[in-house]
Amino acid sequence: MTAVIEVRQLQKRYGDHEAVRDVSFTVERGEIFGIIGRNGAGKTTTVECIEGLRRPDAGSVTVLGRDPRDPDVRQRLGVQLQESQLPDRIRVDEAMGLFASFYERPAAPGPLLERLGLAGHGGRTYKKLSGGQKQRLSIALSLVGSPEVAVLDELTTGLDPQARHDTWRLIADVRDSGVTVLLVTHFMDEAERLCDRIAVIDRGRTVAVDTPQGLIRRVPGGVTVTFRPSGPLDAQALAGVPGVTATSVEDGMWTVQGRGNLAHEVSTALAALHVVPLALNIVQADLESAFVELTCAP
Ligand SMILES: Nc1ncnc2c1ncn2[C@@H]1O[C@H](COP(=O)(O)OP(=O)(O)OP(=O)(O)O)[C@@H](O)[C@H]1O
Repeated sequence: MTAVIEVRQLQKRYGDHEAVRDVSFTVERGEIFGIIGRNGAGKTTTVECIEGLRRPDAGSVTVLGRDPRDPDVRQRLGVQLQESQLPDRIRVDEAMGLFASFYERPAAPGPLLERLGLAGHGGRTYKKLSGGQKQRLSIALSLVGSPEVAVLDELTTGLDPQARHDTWRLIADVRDSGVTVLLVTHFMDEAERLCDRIAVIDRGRTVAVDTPQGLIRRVPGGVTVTFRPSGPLDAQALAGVPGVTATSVEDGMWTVQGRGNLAHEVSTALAALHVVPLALNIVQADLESAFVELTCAP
């Protein structure tokens, strides 16, 4: 795969405040790459450097191999506007036409609006759109220049569960159509479901870059396996099994905690001992637990 965005040891300060201290990650072509972090972690500042809106104090940022302020990059990068950035009275087709006029190779607005479920709404003013329609319009506007890379910020804020799921499907379709997506989100379920890889930013630093499952596997005790052995099992039987961090037994029910591919490792170890795990149950941590684990307490 080819790097579409490269951020290397990025630093950015506002006066005395170090908003970004050391952020590095590489976004590959064709992936949905998420940036997650607490409020004030430095996500927006990082993304603004990628969009060419801010100049790094130190470190480097390239988009499609070039400086983000290069006019060619601006033609190939789509950015989602925040809700408040469109005037109430602008009509959907006017907004699409206006944004299309900024680009050399704009997409045809009709099919794009149709793809985003806005067909037939071209004559509506922005103010009259529902929250979900506004959000979909902002996505349509980010795609109207036929970009190779789309930067989406707080994609599903304020949407109902159905609209959120529809939006996720839509973004996965956008990725599948060949657009690389950089997604900034506060929602762990969104990042876990949608992103191919994620950078976790904490207090201006990247603390991890991995797939959602890779981040989850880092949680110590992130997987809990419970079972009742079919036959006698020595209390130390699973102590040396890879990934196991703790075991306990209560009323004949075993609880094994650990990380990684724990269920497989435990099953293999039990099979070697000719023990069958009855009433087997596996509970896995989610991205939220991984996030809490990876980021410091305030
Ligand atoms: N223009 C600015 N002037 C001064 N400080 C700023 C400015 N923009 C952001 N900051 C500060 O820099 C830090 C990082 O802000 P940033 O907006 O990049 O974080 P964020 O992770 O996007 O936060 P949020 O999730 O709340 O949007 C915060 O402490 C913020 O208050």
